[in-house]
Amino acid sequence: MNDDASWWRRACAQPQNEAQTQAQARQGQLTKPPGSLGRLEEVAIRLAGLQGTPTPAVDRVWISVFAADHGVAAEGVSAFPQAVTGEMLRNFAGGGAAIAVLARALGAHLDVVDLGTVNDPGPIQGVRRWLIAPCSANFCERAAMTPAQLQAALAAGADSVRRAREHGAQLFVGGEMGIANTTAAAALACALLGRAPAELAGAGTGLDAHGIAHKVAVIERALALHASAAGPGDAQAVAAERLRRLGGFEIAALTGAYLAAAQAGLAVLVDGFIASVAALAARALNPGCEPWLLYAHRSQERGHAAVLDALQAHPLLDLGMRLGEASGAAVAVPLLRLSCALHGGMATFVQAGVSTGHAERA
Ligand SMILES: Cc1cc2ncn([C@H]3O[C@H](COP(=O)(O)O)[C@@H](O)[C@H]3O)c2cc1C
Ligand SMILES: O=C(O)c1cccnc1
Repeated sequence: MNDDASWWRRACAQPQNEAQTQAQARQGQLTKPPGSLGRLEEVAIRLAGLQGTPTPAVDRVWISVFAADHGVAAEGVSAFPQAVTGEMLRNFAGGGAAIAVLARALGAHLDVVDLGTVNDPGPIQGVRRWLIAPCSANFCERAAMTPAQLQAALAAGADSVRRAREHGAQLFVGGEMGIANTTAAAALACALLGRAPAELAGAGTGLDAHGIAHKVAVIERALALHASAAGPGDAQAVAAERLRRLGGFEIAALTGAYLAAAQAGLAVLVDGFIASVAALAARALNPGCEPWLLYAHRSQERGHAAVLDALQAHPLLDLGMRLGEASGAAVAVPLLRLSCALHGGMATFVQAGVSTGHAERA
């Protein structure tokens, strides 16, 4: 599967309009003023189209967390040492990481994928090894990935989606772990959106104003180095080249996962800043994936609001979170479940013998 190098260009599935229309009609018949459940109505209707059923559900949730190290960490752009990426792998598998706790609380399947870390902890039970290299290259000096590494990272994401589907997942959630990846995500978003680094670079794990100014300067250098090297080809090829030069293994794996999910017709819930930049890349690589991406939350990372605006995304939550790992998406899963429970479980006006409003009679 996905042997050819441009599998990600293949057509995405189409949401089922009929199921969505039926769900919309059902919402109008439930015992409440029309629209009174706000965004919860919208979510259930949207999921109906994506799952091809008038009564959607998100009981089976699959969470893939992709971990990888970044060469640009050498520029001193994170408040934490690079060793943390490898150390966190054990914490994911051991159940102590935030996403491990959340996955347990949700009864979700947690899939941890090690794409390569400098501080390699070796094989760990519960961590799948899809080793590409210990680290991406420092994109202030050269492209972050070779073409083969980009392919391997995209394929890692597609492979997780294949497993999610075998598992019968109704929702795919992607997360990331990689020290310095807010720098990579900001650089990639700048290149894709034509924005200035000062607009999109933020504190990440906790840089102060001086640290953020340095991070901005690092991204400016990287953008200058890669500006004239967009590569040949159409808009999709240019976007893929930007991802290769400025992304990282876990960002590309998320991009590959979103595209494979959209091709397979599996709904996706997008997490925070880094995941949203991967979604931006996915949409640039194959715009047909857009209907399959739902947005969970607005992270506190400085650039997230601008990236969400560019995606025309209206995330469900704004809790001041800034962790990544898929944590913001996991926190939004109960809302999706409740919206489906209301949609499927509420009585209609006819069933409950409740009078409809004047608007319905007119
Ligand atoms: C202990 C720890 C756990 C984390 N889990 C996610 N991140 C988050 O922080 C990192 C990005 O921030 P920056 O670009 O500033 O390095 C990523 O690994 C992201 O997933 C973590 C960071 C730390 C320190
Ligand atoms: O929003 C995120 O995904 C995020 C923000 C800061 C650090 N790590 C992740």
